[in-house]
Amino acid sequence: MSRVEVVETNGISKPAGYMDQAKIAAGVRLILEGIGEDADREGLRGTADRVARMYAEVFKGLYQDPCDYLTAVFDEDHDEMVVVKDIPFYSMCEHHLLPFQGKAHVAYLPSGKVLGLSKIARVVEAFAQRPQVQERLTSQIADLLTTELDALGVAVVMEATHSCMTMRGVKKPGSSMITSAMRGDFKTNQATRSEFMSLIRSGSAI
Ligand SMILES: Nc1nc2c(ncn2[C@@H]2O[C@H](COP(=O)(O)OP(=O)(O)OP(=O)(O)O)[C@@H](O)[C@H]2O)c(=O)[nH]1
Ligand SMILES: [Zn+2]
Repeated sequence: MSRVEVVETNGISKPAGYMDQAKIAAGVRLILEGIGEDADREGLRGTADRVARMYAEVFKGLYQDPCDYLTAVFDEDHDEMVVVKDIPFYSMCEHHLLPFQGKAHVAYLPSGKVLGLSKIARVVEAFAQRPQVQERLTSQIADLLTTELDALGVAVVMEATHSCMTMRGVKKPGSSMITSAMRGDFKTNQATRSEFMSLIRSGSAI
């Protein structure tokens, strides 16, 4: 992944920081007209621009390079599992542009390097704030941490509810999706994987 200037997302390269809010606003106007609304009536007058600002916010991960958050890496002898669980995240389903939201649980087995705690949550956020499917989101986090930390193993489990399944379509409120991505020891060693799963299932230890 590029660290400067050009961000590549799902095979598309764009200059960093580029977001055409005028185009988004024009699109929102068309949607309002398409549903038979008057985009210029008082209540909707600012909506196109407001939605454009909102999309710039919820998709800002398209212009973030998650590698930039992996600068706070410290040399440490600690070689046992590090788990960060219950990281809340919001993302947007790329099929319907509706939110899906839930919690991410991330673990890694350090090999001499540990990462600043908050940076794991920042990586989750940078990948989440893009048009996504949950499986790819889960893998992207696991693959980046595996590569950048030289970790002996990385595990990511994400559980989320998808608005496209709850508020429309099949309409199944209460349903959730769980995805996992296991790399290194977490994939090959059943005991490591079980330890991680029991840690994320357990209640608070403090
Ligand atoms: N695997 C996966 N599927 C997703 C995700 N988000 C949404 N989907 C699914 O993407 C599919 C898109 O299917 P389509 O048949 O093209 O869309 P649709 O006609 O709106 O389908 P329904 O949702 O069944 O009404 C749906 O089954 C969604 O549930 C995701 O993160 N992962
Ligand atoms: Zn969807």
